[in-house]
Amino acid sequence: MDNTQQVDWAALEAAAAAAMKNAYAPYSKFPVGAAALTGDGRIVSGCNVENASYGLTLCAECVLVGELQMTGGGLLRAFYCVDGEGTVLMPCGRCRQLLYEFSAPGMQLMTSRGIKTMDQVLPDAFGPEHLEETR
Ligand SMILES: O=c1ccn([C@H]2C[C@H](O)[C@@H](CO)O2)c(=O)[nH]1
Ligand SMILES: [Zn+2]
Repeated sequence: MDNTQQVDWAALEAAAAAAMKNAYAPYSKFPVGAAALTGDGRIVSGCNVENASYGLTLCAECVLVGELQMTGGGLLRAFYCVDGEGTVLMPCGRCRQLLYEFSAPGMQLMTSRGIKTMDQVLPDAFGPEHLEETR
């Protein structure tokens, strides 16, 4: 799958901002919303969901991947994440790995320094190809 088709970044930004409104972040008070475009043109999104046992917090990207899988699966072509002020937010390291699993080749991410690719934000990633058995 290539990734040369135009991405509607404004639509992704709006979906991420809408998702952020659903955040449950009473501990950090740092709401996050993430949205991504799938290979078949769906937009999936997620918000962070915190827990009194802080380490159990789900990043917005975790919830997004859940929606991806629950609404037909597939791979992600473009990703946009915002904080409570609507500012572009980079996925944390754990979430880069999480997203890598479901990234179409050449997946694009909006960053504060412009559009980057998955390869740029997670070089030499560990993936399913490194496991002995394929799924
Ligand atoms: O990529 C990230 C980084 C942080 N958070 C959330 C987790 C926590 O609820 C809050 C502060 O770290 O931001 C995300 O949702 N995604
Ligand atoms: Zn994260």
